[in-house]
Formats: sequence, structure tokens, C-alpha cells
Amino acid sequence: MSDDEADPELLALLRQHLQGKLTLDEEPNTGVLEGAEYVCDNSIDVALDMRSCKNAAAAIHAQMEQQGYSPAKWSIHELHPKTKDESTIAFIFTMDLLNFSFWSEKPTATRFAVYYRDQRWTGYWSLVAALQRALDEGIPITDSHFWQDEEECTLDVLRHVFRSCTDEEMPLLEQRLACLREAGTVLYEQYKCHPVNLISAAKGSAASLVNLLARDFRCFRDEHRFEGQRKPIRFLKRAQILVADLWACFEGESYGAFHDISKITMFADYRVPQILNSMGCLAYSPPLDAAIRSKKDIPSGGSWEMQLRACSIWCVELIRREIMKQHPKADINAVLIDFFLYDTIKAMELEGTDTTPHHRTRSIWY
Ligand SMILES: Nc1nc2c(c(CN[C@H]3C=C[C@H](O)[C@@H]3O)cn2[C@@H]2O[C@H](COP(=O)(O)O)[C@@H](O)[C@H]2O)c(=O)[nH]1
Repeated sequence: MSDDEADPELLALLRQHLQGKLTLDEEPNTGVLEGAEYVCDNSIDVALDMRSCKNAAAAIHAQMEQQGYSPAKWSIHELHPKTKDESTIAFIFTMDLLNFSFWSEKPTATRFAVYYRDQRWTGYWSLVAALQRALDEGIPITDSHFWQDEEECTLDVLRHVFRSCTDEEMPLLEQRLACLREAGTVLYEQYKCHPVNLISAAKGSAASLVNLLARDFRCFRDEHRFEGQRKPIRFLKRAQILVADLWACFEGESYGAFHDISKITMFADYRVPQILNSMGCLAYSPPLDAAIRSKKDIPSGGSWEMQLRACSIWCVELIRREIMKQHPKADINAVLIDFFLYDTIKAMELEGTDTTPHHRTRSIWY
């Protein structure tokens, strides 16, 4: 299609709008699920196994029921903030700005770890622990003015904030500083220096908030072209998990009140594909399986990586639909299923029962 021809999807939307069927700003959508389905339908190295998805749906629902899985669980995690105010919004915004790429090839004893409250924290929890520790030490790490101050917020200060109790440094420190700088500038220029104004701008819509983050912050715009296609596929993982963390932390009230939270999909990271594969829901082609098992680097934005991310999103959506089919009254969405799967694979890792390794992609997207 030549550049001067309008996008057929846009034409369809405008036609519906003109026919009064759709008020554009009433039905915001992120496009993540549609993109995931498209890539999944065109994947040859990752496939969904429907029988395993059905079995997984039954098992996940039963365990979530048994554990009373709900948004309230989020605040129970000992490192997550407990107050329900603007400082918590700033904490969650900072956390999900930097919520990426903690994996290490080193063994547990020497991998990057943060020592805080008498414990060694690794992975995602090392991020949360480091932010809490910085605040305890009087470093305004969640303040966007600090992020913009090149005298105060230097790479060395960030090295101190994320200092490890081993010899390994936190991965991608320079990229993390760049994310803080960019976010500080955008918040200063467009949102009166505080992410609470982003939430207000979204007017209670989860999809709108995700779209605002992707539109205004380059470091949240997690979208990539699949096999040279013209239109990028949107994963928006950190934008989505930011909205989900707000929703869970505030238990769907106040700053976490989103009428369309069901529009948020699974967060395409490196942990949930791992458990979906170990449950038989995701199957890999022999070359991809071999690459993952031998912990080879899977390049960000490559076909394999996009198939892994998209099929994981679509797989969780099919599991969610199956749960709703088996239990029409279940109060479950993709966010809660995702949180449950992440926590489950982390528990399996702690017990040493996590069988296949997760895929290794180093990027700022997840
Ligand atoms: N899909 C998905 N990805 C998640 C999380 C979380 C933590 N969420 C907490 C909040 C509520 C939940 O109950 C969790 O307790 C982190 N990650 C991602 O995983 C990777 C870190 O892995 P590891 O290095 O092993 O800790 C990294 O890409 C990080 O961005 C999640 O929930 N879902």
C-alpha cells in the first residue's frame, strides 16, 4: 500500500465513528492483543498446545481459588510500598521505569544481589529492595526533579543506589539512567513533574494510560517490527505492568480505579514463557528449544523473541477464556493470571523445580 493511501483499519474506525457506532475516545484500545494474535498465527518456532492450555486453565483457577488470589496480594509482598498516596505512585512509576533485565549467567552465590533488611534479594526484588534502601538513605530516587539533575543524579550515584553484595553489577545501569533522565524531562514538560498527572490524564482508562505512556515516553514504547512488517507489533510490557501494579496496589480504587483493566494483557517478560513452556502450553521448534536450553542470546526484536513474547500473551488470553468458560462467575483477568504465574515460577525456582531455563534477551523492554 502506497504511503498516500489511508490505513484500512483507520478507515474502518472512522466509518464506525461517522455512523455513531464508536466515539473514538470512549473505546481506547492498546492493540497489544491483536498484534499478539497476528504474530502467534504466523509463528513457526513457537506453538500453543490447546490440550495443555485447557489443563492449565483448570489447574491455575483451582490454585488461585485455593490461595484466594486477589489484587490485595500485591501489597502483602514485604518490599512493596504499603501507603496509598502520591509517594506510592512515584515509587511504582520509578519501579516500572526500571523493571527490566535482572537475569544473570552467574550462579546464585555470585550473581547480582542487593542486601536489604537482612536479606539478599535477586531479580525483580533486587530492584524493589534497592529503591527502598535508597529512600531509607535519603536519596530521592523516586523524585523526577532528581532524575533531571545531572550534578546530583550521576551514574556513580546510581551505581551506589543499585550496589550489589557480590562482584556483579546490576545489568544495563547506563540504560537505566537514560530512562530516568528521559522520564524526568517528559514529566517536567508535560505532566507537572509527577506521574499522578499521567493517571489523571487517562481519565480512569487503563488502555488510555498505556497509550499515553507509549506515546510520550520513548522508554515505554515497547513495539517492534515482526519479520519486516510495516506496522510494528506492540508489547508495551512495562507500560502495562505499571498500570497493573497501580490497579493491584490501590485494589481497583482511587489511583488504581480503571474501568477497563480487562484490556491489560499478560506482561511479555522472560519468566511467564518459562512456566508456560514447562506446563506444555508453549512448544518450541528444535532449534529454538536448543538455543534456550543452551542459554544462547535471543536478540531483542528478532523473530524468535517476538514469537516467544506474542505467543505468551496469546496463550494467557486463551487460558483466561478457558477459565471463564469453565467458571463464568470467576473474578479473574489476565493481570491476576500473570501475577500468579510469575509468583509460581519464582517459587519453583526457589525450590529448584524450575525445569527449562528462561530465554536470554538483554533489553530495556523486560
Ligand atoms: N510477567 C510478569 N513479569 C514480571 C512480574 C514481576 C513482579 N511482579 C510482582 C507484582 C505482582 C506479582 O505478584 C509479582 O510479585 C517482575 N516481572 C518481570 O520478570 C523479570 C524478572 O524476573 P526475575 O529476574 O526472575 O525476578 C523482569 O522482566 C521483570 O520485569 C510479574 O508479575 N509478571
